[in-house]
Amino acid sequence: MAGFDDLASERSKAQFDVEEMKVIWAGSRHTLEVSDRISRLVANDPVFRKDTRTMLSRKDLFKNTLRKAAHAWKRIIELRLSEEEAAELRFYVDEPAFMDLHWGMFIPTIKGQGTEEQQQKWLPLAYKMKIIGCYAQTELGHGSNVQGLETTATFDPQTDEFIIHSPTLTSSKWWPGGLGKVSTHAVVYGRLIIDSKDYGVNGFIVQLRSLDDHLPLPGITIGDIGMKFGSGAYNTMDNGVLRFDHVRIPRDQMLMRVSQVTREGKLVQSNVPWQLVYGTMVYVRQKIVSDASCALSRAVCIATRYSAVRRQFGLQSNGIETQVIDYKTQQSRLFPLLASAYAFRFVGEWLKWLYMDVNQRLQASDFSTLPEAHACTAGLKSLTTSATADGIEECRKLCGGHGYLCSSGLPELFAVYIPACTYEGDNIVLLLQVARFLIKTVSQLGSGKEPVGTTVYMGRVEQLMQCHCAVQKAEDWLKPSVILEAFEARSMRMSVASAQNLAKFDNQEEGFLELSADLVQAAVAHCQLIVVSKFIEKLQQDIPGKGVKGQLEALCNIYALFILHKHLGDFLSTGCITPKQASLANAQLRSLYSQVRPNAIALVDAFNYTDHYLSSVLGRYDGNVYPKLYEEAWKDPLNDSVVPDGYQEYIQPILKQQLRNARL
Ligand SMILES: CCCCCCCC/C=C\CCCCC/C=C/C(=O)SCCNC(=O)CCNC(=O)[C@H](O)C(C)(C)COP(=O)(O)OP(=O)(O)OC[C@H]1O[C@@H](n2cnc3c(N)ncnc32)[C@H](O)[C@@H]1OP(=O)(O)O
Ligand SMILES: Cc1cc2nc3c(=O)[nH]c(=O)nc-3n(C[C@H](O)[C@H](O)[C@H](O)COP(=O)(O)OP(=O)(O)OC[C@H]3O[C@@H](n4cnc5c(N)ncnc54)[C@H](O)[C@@H]3O)c2cc1C
Repeated sequence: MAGFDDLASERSKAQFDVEEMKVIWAGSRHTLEVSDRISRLVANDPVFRKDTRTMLSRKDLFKNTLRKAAHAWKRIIELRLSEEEAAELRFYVDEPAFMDLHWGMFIPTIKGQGTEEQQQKWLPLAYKMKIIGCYAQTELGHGSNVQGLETTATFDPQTDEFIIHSPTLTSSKWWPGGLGKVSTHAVVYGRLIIDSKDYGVNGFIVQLRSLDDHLPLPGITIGDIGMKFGSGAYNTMDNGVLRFDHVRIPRDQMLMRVSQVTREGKLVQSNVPWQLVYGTMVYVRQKIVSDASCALSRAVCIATRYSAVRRQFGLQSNGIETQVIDYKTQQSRLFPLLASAYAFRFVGEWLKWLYMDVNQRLQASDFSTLPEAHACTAGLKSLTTSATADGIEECRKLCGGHGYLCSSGLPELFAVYIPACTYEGDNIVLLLQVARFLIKTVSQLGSGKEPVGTTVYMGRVEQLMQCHCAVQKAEDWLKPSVILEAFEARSMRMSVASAQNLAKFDNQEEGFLELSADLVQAAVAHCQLIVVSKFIEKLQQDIPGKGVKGQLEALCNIYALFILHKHLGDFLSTGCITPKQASLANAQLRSLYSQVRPNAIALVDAFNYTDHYLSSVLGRYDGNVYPKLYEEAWKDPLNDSVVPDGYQEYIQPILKQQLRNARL
């Protein structure tokens, strides 16, 4: 039968060791073992079923999410899961919920911005879930501009308390996940006011609801902000609104790692940079980059499997039609996304390392790498989430009409994923941060301050401003040194051009605003260079398993040449490559697609996703698409009755011409 045979035959064609590729994708044998075991545990538990999600009303959907969250917590306790296993379990439950914010932002904020004493007091309560917390930063009037927040935290020396207040409508907290209906506590960001002086934004732990009856505490107005994009999707989350009317909290509930307020009302600064108040965002942005590879690979797995099952046109000699995956247009849209999923996986792995390294340095009071960590997390978060959101939508189109059905899994994935381009920093705002960092780095060239980390290539400014690409034949594009030089030269030249244009302005801030669209492009070029170079670095490691390294090399080249093709204007206008070299790159890309084609199914099998996690009829492991699509359709509540509700009221009068007669 179509599907079963197609995917089995595809699997038999694979030219590499899929089990070893699974290890590479997971990061280690240990991680593979944990994710494999936990994903199956979730898949086999009926409470974690996902198939009715899009049919439920908001209230039922939300209650169902609460039920799953409680069950997940119960299983975590019963099975004595480690922190790593518990995080995997929440991941595979695959339903945005208050738990994400409690574990993903509230706890990390206390760890990163609380003193030892504060950590000792609050963390045990949070770890045992005796309190549930969220991250309340964004307000109705300000999200991107954190320094523009209006909530105030005024120190009252009489009582040794802060008074938390929302002075305006626009100062209402607006968006925090988990806030609307569940959280008992929040880290609230507000302006620290002492003796009428404004000391800028800081974090404060505030209790919101009673631990006895869950009612809001006096002075607190709280609720959900309403339905969001898509059915099901992110509506499992209670994004909330919150207003304070002179709510008092003890002084020791200001997070005091960065600065402290003494009993006398004096502000004392620590030796740590004030930007640590933004630290949780760096942590979460880093997580979001890893998560991008999961979301994109999930969509790509569905589209690839379905492309091998789906046949259209072109009767072959055996009388069957062509698998759509064999069309070159399908390959040129699908395989770059497959390559991007792998590229984002490896850059995410590297970013995790960078984040851990920065953290260790911070503990030892070495703050030197913080600006680079901020630029990398901001830039890569922006690059990977934008590409993933676009990629999921492309996968939907790659699946033709059936991709538009909820049972394909793609509409819900898209609806859940797209806010990633906005939350944790709007992607354009974040790229402008990267641009500032690049302009600063360029302006310091020649000053004796050597660029470090991901900007080290800028130290070779003279060479990169003049070099000529050495490609003469298509295969030359397979050399990592050639690719790297083209990407470095493009990024260098775009940053230098932006810096030179900026220098023409008397007022730098005005110039930055005027040139911001170009600056964003320079930032994108730098971030794409990071992704390409980290993929190349990955290939320099020992990679065991028959044929695994060869497949990864092909994917790395596809990613790089696809980006080159997509941004050809940049490469040509900066003189990094010639039109002839561009056409050779295109020819090489076509040849790489042919190389990947027989391995495509095995390359998505290597993600090791269960059918439960994919939740897609089109992406089923067994390829049994058509019978299951047919079966799924009959489950729709509209099909509960043969004649629909409303027939007698609305359809019958039309058919019987009662309405027309009434008008005549
Ligand atoms: C929760 C789940 C965790 C797990 C995740 C798993 C995967 C995800 C899946 C699902 C979960 C989804 C959960 C979504 C939850 C969403 C939460 C949120 O959205 S929280 C709110 C986030 N808000 C923002 O991101 C706001 C963006 N704005 C800013 O960050 C800042 O306002 C700014 C744009 C950076 C501007 O800052 P500022 O006004 O201070 O001015 P600048 O002059 O630009 O900066 C001053 C200097 O500070 C440096 N800087 C800025 N930011 C940082 C930083 N974070 N770290 C270090 N340094 C920083 C900047 O470079 C300037 O330096 P100098 O030039 O002066 O040297
Ligand atoms: C699903 C979801 C979950 C969220 N969860 C949380 C949470 O748990 N806690 C929390 O505190 N917040 C949360 N947020 C809020 C989120 O962090 C903000 O929405 C985000 O930071 C963007 O800010 P904004 O909404 O103010 O966008 P705006 O800044 O108003 O953006 C609007 C437009 O203006 C542009 N723009 C803004 N500034 C500039 C500039 N300087 N230069 C050029 N263009 C600019 C942007 O690019 C965008 O196109 C969540 C948001 C969503 C959607």
